[in-house]
Amino acid sequence: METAKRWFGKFRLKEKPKTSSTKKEPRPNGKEGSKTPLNEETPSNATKQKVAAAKEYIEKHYKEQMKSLQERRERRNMLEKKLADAQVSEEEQNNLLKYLEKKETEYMRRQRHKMGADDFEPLTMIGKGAFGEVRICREKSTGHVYAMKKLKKSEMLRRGQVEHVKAERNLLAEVDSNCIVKLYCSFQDEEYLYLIMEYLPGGDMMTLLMRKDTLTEDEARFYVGETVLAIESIHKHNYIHRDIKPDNLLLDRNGHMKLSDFGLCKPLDCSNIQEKDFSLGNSYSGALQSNGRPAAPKRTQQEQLQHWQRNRRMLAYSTVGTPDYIAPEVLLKKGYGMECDWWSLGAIMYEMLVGYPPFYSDEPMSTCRKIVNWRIHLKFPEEAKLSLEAKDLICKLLCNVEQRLGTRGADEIKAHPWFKGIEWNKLYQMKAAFIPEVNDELDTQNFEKFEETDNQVPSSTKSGPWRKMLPSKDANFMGYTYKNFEIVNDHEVPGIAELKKKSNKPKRPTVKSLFNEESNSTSNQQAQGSFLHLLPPKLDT
Ligand SMILES: Nc1ncnc2c1ncn2[C@@H]1O[C@H](COP(=O)(O)OP(=O)(O)OP(=O)(O)O)[C@@H](O)[C@H]1O
Repeated sequence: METAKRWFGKFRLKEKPKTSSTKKEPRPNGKEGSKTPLNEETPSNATKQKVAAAKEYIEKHYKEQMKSLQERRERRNMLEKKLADAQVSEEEQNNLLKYLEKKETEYMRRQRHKMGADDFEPLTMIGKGAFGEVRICREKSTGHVYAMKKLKKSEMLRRGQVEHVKAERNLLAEVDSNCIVKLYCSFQDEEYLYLIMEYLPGGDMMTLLMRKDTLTEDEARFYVGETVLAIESIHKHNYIHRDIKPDNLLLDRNGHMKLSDFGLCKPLDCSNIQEKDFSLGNSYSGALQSNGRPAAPKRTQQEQLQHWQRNRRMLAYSTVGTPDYIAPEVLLKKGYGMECDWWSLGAIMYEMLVGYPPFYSDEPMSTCRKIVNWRIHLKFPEEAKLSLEAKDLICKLLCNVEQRLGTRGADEIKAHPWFKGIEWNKLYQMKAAFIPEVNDELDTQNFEKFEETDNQVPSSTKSGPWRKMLPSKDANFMGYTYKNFEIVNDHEVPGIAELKKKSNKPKRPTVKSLFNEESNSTSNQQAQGSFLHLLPPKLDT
């Protein structure tokens, strides 16, 4: 209750000074006034907003407290179940349970610590978007390396992206999957929102595609397959990405792919274009565009590829982004569902095999027109040698929503003949199509180099102990703060070294089967030689 009072304090309504006018005066007819004038009883809009914000804050906080208790219980149950199945000695069981409790205590301590940008040392910039930047950073207290995404609040507000940014934080916190970039924590200060994520040093698919020009069908099958699993995992949680593109497909140290950048989609505003405009001949093989300009000359596959590559990065960093992978129903703002992500998959698959996306044009607006008019613009260049199955799958993804594969679930796509023989549940354990070169934890060779300008380096004026007193939260971004259990690392848990030693006995064969089936080879290796791998690997959901 005390805490509730404190929260209410944050949103305390301004009390009106009592004036004689608020007193109930007898009415002229002698009856006591039963009604006060409307403007004295009805709270102002600002007050209503504050009340609503306070309500949202309190409800969210309680919900999170309950969720966190529930998760703690689940972690304990999961461990107990695993221990029971593993036939581990009683002493070992006790050690592991003690370990979990210690980790929980450390996690709770971490929860109480208000995190801020000055808990991290900012290092090399690895990405730049319309709303901010991404750079690797080192947590000062632990030395761990993460990727820090920093988004400018004012820019998010100006572009009406507040709901999107909340959706991104919610999805990352909620969906716990191998195919989704892991979020460790999120916080804010008065100017920025921050997401602290796992650093995926393999670079992004855009960079890989620019280096390789085209992929073989086997290589493409691996990445398209992993993208299918990633899309499926977010759809299972009822999220739609809407903006899946190679820049948002990141590669981990082993070359496996993870989906990132949720919610910050920037569809081109095509609302001023009528559907009839799209039906006018404006292809570069046609005579004139609808805007009267001469159509671009017809290019060979090689010429088109070079043209695309010259423009690609510029498009990626432009404020509107590239529309090349956006589904027609999203562009037309007709109302759309999860199927739009399967369209994007089709466009990415086309690019992997042909070298550039299917509706690429010199002007983004012209690309939009081609997408909406896909029936006449979807063509495979003669020079590109695609198997019949590959063409068939692309055509079944780049089509009307009703006919689109995936509309009735990811299994429809998985069952397509192009994927014949793929072992879906082993894909993330397989050797990747390309293993990125990564020399150490700070290696950024798989990313483009970004020039640092003075205002890009995070300022230290907002750091220091006094930052806790700054008004870091505002109603627009309430509830943004989050911490994942996995932010707690073994060596931070007091007394863990001793417990580890105790449970560092040689592994019994029975225990082997208890490795978390989903975890990748790296985490398996880390767990070798101890029973610690029995601990719940994931915190949330
Ligand atoms: N966790 C990560 N690990 C490694 N690189 C990352 C990570 N997150 C982002 N990046 C890099 O930063 C780039 C931009 O990231 P992201 O797309 O999330 O930012 P954004 O500001 O939302 O960009 P956009 O304008 O595309 O929406 C990515 O293409 C990728 O190269």
